[in-house]
Amino acid sequence: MSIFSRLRRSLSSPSQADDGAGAGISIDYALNIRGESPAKLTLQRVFEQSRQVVRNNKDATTPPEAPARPTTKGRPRLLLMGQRRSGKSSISSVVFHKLPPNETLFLESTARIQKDSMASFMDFQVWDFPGQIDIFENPNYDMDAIFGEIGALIWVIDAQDDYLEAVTRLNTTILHLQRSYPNINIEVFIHKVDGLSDDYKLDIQRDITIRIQDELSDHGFENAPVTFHLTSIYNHSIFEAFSKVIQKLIPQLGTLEAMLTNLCRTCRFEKAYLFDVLSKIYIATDSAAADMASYEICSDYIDVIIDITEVYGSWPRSDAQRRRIEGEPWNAKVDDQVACPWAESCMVLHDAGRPIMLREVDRYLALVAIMKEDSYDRMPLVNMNVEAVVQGLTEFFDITKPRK
Ligand SMILES: Nc1nc2c(ncn2[C@@H]2O[C@H](COP(=O)(O)OP(=O)(O)OP(=O)(O)O)[C@@H](O)[C@H]2O)c(=O)[nH]1
Repeated sequence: MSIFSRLRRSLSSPSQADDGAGAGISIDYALNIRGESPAKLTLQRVFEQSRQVVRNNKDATTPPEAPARPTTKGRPRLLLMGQRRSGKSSISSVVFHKLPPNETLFLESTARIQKDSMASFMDFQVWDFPGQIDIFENPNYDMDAIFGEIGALIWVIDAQDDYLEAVTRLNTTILHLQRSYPNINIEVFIHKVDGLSDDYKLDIQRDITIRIQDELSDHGFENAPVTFHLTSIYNHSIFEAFSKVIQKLIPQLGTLEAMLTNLCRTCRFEKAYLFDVLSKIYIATDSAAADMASYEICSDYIDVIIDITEVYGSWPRSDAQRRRIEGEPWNAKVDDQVACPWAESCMVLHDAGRPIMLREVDRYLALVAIMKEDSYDRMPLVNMNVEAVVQGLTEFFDITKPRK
């Protein structure tokens, strides 16, 4: 059963948790990734080294209350905080539960912390905090339990409302965290920017950035890990922002990017994305400049494939069909004729004549690439390279998965 047929089931029942261009280059590339390749050995070595460094730092220099880096163990946690009605639950519902954006109008206010476990390529958790509670004011909250395994704190600010109070609370939060949990990434979502002019969006972003940086430097924190994103649930910006947040939590992201960059060069792809299919967050892309349009089309393509799979289900071939495909002139087993035994799809875009291809990697991940105009003629070569990269990606996630 393909990932896409399993997907709708997992979406409808989110778990709640308590706690070069030539053939020669292509073939070399494929051979390098298969077997006990130097690439695999290097990745293993580099990964073990960095784990060792993290362990040593923790033992020797890190103060006791500082958390382990999220990449070392446990499930990274994304904490959604901000003022009431700023859009936290809407973000979580749209990105992780596929709620249509206009249905967020009917969401009720969150009364207690909502914890969602995401069975995804790296099993992270999303905690949605009620806007009205200030955890630093309330002694009942166990800070270590909240921030101990954290991946990132996402602070949502409603850009269509008066944001001064939100910025003041955010400043207080950052100062608390800088003192006790300095490793936590703070991601500020300047949210609901749909309907605002480009100039106005940038003005708001500049104003909020200055207010936060001024406050931080007044307290002696010059290099706090604070990043700003302009977001809205009514377009792809929220997925793009989450992609950036998640990418910071992936160990050895550079290796993944290098694999995709190599694939693009070898197969002459314009752009390649590795998607988490459930959320449509991209967890890595090649080194070419990212543009929203290519992300949007790849992400919409995933939706198309999901919808088609939903309507038609999986595609069991009858014996007669199988015999016909495997007979003359091919004389090969059908499994050897297709690059992938699960979902596989390729579509040619009419406007630019550029095919898009999609290939499953495992239960959660799919590789989606935009090809150049002439690349459709070389599909066998492309398939072979994609297969090699998929195998490399599988090994990557096997090596880097969290261990106790
Ligand atoms: N225009 C616009 N409205 C949004 C966006 N995101 C959320 N909203 C709306 O904002 C309102 C509040 O959203 P919620 O997700 O309930 O806000 P919350 O932060 O979870 O609120 P509390 O649970 O009270 O803390 C809803 O009516 C949403 O439809 C956005 O990107 N653009």
